[in-house]
Amino acid sequence: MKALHFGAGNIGRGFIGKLLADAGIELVFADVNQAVLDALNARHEYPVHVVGEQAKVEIVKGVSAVNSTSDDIIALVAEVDLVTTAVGPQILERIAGSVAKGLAQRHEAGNARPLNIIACENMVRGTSQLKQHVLNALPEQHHAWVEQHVGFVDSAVDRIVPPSEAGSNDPLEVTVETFSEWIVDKTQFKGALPDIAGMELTDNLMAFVERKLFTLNTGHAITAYLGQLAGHQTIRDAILDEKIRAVVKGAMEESGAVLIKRYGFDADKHAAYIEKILGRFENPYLKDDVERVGRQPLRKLSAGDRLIKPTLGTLEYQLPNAHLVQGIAAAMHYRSAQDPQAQELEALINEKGPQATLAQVSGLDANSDVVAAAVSAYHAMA
Ligand SMILES: NC(=O)c1ccc[n+]([C@@H]2O[C@H](COP(=O)([O-])OP(=O)(O)OC[C@H]3O[C@@H](n4cnc5c(N)ncnc54)[C@H](O)[C@@H]3O)[C@@H](O)[C@H]2O)c1
Ligand SMILES: O=P(O)(O)OC[C@@H](O)[C@@H](O)[C@H](O)[C@H](O)CO
Repeated sequence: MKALHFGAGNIGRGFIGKLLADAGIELVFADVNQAVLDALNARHEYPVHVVGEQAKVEIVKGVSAVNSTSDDIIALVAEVDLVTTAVGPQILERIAGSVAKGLAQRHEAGNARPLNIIACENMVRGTSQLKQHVLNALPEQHHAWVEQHVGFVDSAVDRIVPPSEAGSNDPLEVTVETFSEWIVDKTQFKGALPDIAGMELTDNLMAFVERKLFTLNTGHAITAYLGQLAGHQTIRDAILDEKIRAVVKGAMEESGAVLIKRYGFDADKHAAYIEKILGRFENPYLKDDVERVGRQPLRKLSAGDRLIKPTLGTLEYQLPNAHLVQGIAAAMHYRSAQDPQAQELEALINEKGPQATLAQVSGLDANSDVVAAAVSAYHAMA
C-alpha cells in the first residue's frame, strides 16, 4: 500500500504520517517547507519523542517527500491507495487543484483500484469540504468515475502536538503526548476497509467529531485566550491558574450538556472525558504556547467552530452558556503579531466595535442577548 500525506507539520509527522509508516505503508509527504522536504529526502527517517511518565524516542522510517506545488503530486494521486492531509482548514482549497488533476490522470490511465482520501483537520467533516473543492476543480467528465472509485472519508483526529522545542536544530524532530485518537467514518470508504493500527472505524462519526472539537478544542481555545489575557505563555501555566480553569471547565461542561442532549452520551463518562482533557492540558512534558492554540481567531470564532457552535447548541436546548460567552469575549481580545487573523480581528474591532465585529465573524444576530452578553464580558475583561 502506498500513501500520499499533505502537510509534514506537527500532526503530519507526529501522528498521521507516523501511524501510516508504522503500519508498513510506503509514505510520501507533500509540503511546501523546503527545509523539511530536503531533510526528509536526505534521511528518509525522523525521530518522534513520545513524552510522558515513560518517555521514548521512536524513529519513523522509510519516508520521502515532494513539493506540494510540483507536478509530482498529480502522478502520485494517480498512483497511491490513500491520500491524507494535515495542512490546516484554510489550505484544503489550495491543494484541491492538484488532487483534481491527479484524479483526472488516474481515470485516464484506467487505474480502477479504490482510492480513499482522509482530511485530518480540526473541523467538522473536513474531507467532505475538501471533496467539494476537488469537484469544483475537476472537469465534469470525471465526476461519475470519482464518485464510483474514490472514497472521501471524514475523520476526527486527536493528539496534542506542539512545535518542537526551540532548542532543537532538527527540522524533523517532533514531540507528542502519549494519547492519540484517529476515528474515521467507515461508511465512506471505497474498497476493503483498511486495517491500520491506531485508526478506529465508526459508523457514528459526527458524535466523535463534535465530542472532540466541542470539548477538547473548545476548552483548549478558551485556555489560550484567557491565558494570554492573564499573561501566561503556555497552556499548562494557564490551566493551572484556578480562575481560568474554572471558566474552561465550565465551558466544557456547558458544551458537554449540548453534546449529551444531542448524542445521548453518558453524563458520567463525559465528565471523565473532560477531566482527562484537563489533565492533558496540564501535561508537564509538553511546552504548548497559548499562541499556537489560539491561532487564527477568526476561524475559531466562525459559526461552525469550537466557540460559537456549542453556544448555538445551548440556545437551541435552552441551556446555560455563561462560561462559553466568557470564552468568546476572551477570543476577541486575542492579539498576535505573527497571526494575520489576529490583526484582522483587531482592525475590525477598531473599525466597527465589538458588537458588529462579533456578529460579522460568528454569524450571530448583532441584536441578540448572547452577543450583548459577550460584548459586556469583553468590556469587563478590558
Ligand atoms: N498539532 C496538533 O496538536 C493538532 C492535533 C489535531 C489536529 N490538528 C490539525 O492538523 C492540521 C495541521 O496542524 P499542525 O499543528 O500540524 O500544523 P503545522 O503548521 O505544524 O503543519 C501544517 C503543515 O502544512 C504545510 N503546508 C502549508 N501549506 C501547504 C500546502 N499547500 N501543501 C502541503 N503542505 C502545506 C506546512 O508547511 C506545515 O508543515 C490542522 O488542521 C490542525 O487543526 C493539529
Ligand atoms: O489546530 P487548531 O488551530 O484548530 O487548534 C489548536 C489546538 O487546540 C489543536 O491543535 C489541539 O492541539 C489538537 O486538536 C489536539 O488534538
